[in-house]
Amino acid sequence: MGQVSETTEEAGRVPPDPGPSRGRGGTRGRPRGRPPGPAHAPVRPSAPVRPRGRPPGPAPGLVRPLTPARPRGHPPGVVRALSLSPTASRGIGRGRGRGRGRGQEAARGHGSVRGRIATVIPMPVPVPVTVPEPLMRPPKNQPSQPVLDSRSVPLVVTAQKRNLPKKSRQQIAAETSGHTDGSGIYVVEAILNDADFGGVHLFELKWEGYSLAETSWVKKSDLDNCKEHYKTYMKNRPVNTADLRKFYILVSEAQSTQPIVISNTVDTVGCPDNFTYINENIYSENIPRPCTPLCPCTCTDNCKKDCECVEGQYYDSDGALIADRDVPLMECGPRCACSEDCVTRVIQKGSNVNLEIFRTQHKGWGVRSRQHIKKGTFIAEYVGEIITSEDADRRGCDDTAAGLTYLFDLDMNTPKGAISEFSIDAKTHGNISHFFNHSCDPNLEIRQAFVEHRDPRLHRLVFFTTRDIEPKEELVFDYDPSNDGVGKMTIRCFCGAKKCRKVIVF
Ligand SMILES: C[S@@+](CC[C@H](N)C(=O)[O-])C[C@H]1O[C@@H](n2cnc3c(N)ncnc32)[C@H](O)[C@@H]1O
Repeated sequence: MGQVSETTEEAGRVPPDPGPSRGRGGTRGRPRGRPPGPAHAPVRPSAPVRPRGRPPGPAPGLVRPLTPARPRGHPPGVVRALSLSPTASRGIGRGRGRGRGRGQEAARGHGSVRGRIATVIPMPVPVPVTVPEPLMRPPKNQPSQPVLDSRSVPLVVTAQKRNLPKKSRQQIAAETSGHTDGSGIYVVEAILNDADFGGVHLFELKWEGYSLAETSWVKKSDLDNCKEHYKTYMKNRPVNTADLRKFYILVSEAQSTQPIVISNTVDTVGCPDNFTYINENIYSENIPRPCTPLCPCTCTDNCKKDCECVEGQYYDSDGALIADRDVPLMECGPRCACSEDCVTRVIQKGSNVNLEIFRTQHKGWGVRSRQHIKKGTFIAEYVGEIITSEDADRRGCDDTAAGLTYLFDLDMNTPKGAISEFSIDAKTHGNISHFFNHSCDPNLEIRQAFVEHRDPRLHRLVFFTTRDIEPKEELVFDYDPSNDGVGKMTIRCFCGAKKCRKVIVF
């Protein structure tokens, strides 16, 4: 039904250190190449040819941060808190009441420092890599100019041509050694690795004359003078095909309707750990069964008119959503007299849209369409574990602090300001909707629906397209539809919409 898609080659690649596994308990989304580890002070170079006083500098044009460190606030690559909220609701992660406070405070800390991600992140742990033949990098349109870092150590950007003769290299070494705080020439030898650090994609640089314990992680925008290295690296970039295949199997074995493709042409991240693909909600042990069973209809016209189960017409003859935004979608159930062709039965049949889980540049995994989709088409249900509000508080507290919550409150019928009784947690159990990203200009909307019962506290959450969708278009919804700015955690938004609000407030 589906397939694994990857476009990069394996030959000649630089094998990454497998690093720790990517379980959701704090490591999800962590770059597979190597564990970023805690922030470290720079490792002082000890080789005699090395400029003393500091580790290798950044790529030309970079200004080193005061305390070189990996991005602060989030463990690299974690997927941050998401307490999804329905259309007319309070918004992500809000109003959860007790138990939230501590996590939110912590999370706020995370959010606030996120914008100050250090450009250069020294990684003191050596990586077993094969370093290609060193290339000298000619900075384009950039004369040699000193770039001052926070310690006022001038770094001279080399204007040397590629493949410098040996003498020149020795000369450089001679010039750069023995200066404690004088100028030094820092040359990128190779790009070793790349990975997503909590939404920021970074590349690991090996500096000429410096060890593998002294690499730096920089943004793509800092590689402007490194185009040859970049091209070489991208051509040979490692792809963990086996891990992608594992991801594909995880999805396709459980997925019963749509064909799903998995692709990653961005980084080396593969199958999420500790994630089970499910098609239906799982009720936690302490969740009561719905208390208002559906009274089955006796319709013989497939519910075209006056069906007791429904309160209006929700779908057109093609099954496209036409009901107003605040209308709950009540479908006929298993005990109804109508047939499979009943006009109310849309969600329960599932979706057959051809979708792809793909790796985005800055948002981790996302979902895009592989076909044209018409406006009003049912795409997926948000499924996970149904848990109590108290459990959601507990999980939200822990997870929000770690930036890992996938909670969606079932509050579409809860009075404004009140807390819903139940939530859906899709962190470890979910379906394709687990991977839907946020956009300030969404093409999906979320509705409440009922099939087997009518218990307003346990409504189902279902996604429909709000406009026609082109092939390759990402499917996204608004995590904060009320956009009231109320929330405790903020992350930078990479939705790329013209009217992007720049931040996602949870
Ligand atoms: C429900 S998950 C979506 C799937 C996720 N991308 C993944 O890889 O599993 C929500 C997380 O995705 C990321 N994300 C989603 N939309 C984003 C956006 N517009 N900008 C930045 N990050 C986004 C954030 O890290 C957020 O916490």
